[in-house]
Amino acid sequence: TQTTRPQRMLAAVQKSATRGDPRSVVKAIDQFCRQKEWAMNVGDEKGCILDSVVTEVNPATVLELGTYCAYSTVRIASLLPPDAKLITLEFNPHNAAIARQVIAWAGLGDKIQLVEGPSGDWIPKMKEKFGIETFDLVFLDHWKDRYLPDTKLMEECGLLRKGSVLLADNVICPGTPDYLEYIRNSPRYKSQYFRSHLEYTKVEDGLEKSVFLG
Ligand SMILES: CCCNc1ncnc2c1ncn2[C@@H]1O[C@H](/C=C/CNC(=O)c2cc(-c3ccc(F)cc3)cc(O)c2O)[C@@H](O)[C@H]1O
Ligand SMILES: [Mg+2]
Repeated sequence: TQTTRPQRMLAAVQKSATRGDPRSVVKAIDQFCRQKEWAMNVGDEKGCILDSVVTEVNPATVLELGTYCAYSTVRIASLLPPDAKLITLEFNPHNAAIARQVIAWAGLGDKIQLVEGPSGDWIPKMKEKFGIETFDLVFLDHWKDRYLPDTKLMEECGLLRKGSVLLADNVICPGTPDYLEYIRNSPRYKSQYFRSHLEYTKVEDGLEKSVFLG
């Protein structure tokens, strides 16, 4: 029977990456996507920008919206301080199942909590279910028309504090026009665009980094 792309990506990780070595997992996925099949991971070029923001913020709490196959999940978690926690939301059960195995292969199970379900249901439950007061860093990489509603929901739920950083993938391609318009014109955020390329291509894309001002 036919395998899925996430299944083939996991097979590439299990074939080429070293168990317990997160950066080798990242490298194996990038190699698979460059040499075999394109996939919608943030990728190695935008991944370097992601790395620099994670290192700068040095977050104790991270929320990722849209796990997919956990490429960015593993990339972020590999840079976190010892007691930091990353919660990643994924509502497609098949993708979640693959992502769990990628996270396990990287040996990051104690830093990463993958929660299965839609962001809209889980964002309001972060405090009661996970004891999270606020997030130091949020990585938005799920359906592009959900960036804005989920950002407003995080504001309403008090999950952002003065200095919290939102980092949004794909603000050019596929694009998140309503989110960009809101975040760049809101007096409550200080935004910065990091120009790059769509993963594994020469097409323009970029990350928008926005600091919540409280
Ligand atoms: C209820 C929907 C909103 N809430 C959600 N809550 C939890 N998980 C959610 C989710 N939305 C989507 N997801 C999951 O995130 C993932 C979706 C990511 C969407 N990403 C893209 O569409 C995307 C697409 C491209 C892309 C760019 C150019 C192109 F020609 C084709 C594709 C590039 C990217 O970097 C992308 O991130 C899936 O695993 C999905 O199941
Ligand atoms: Mg993306």
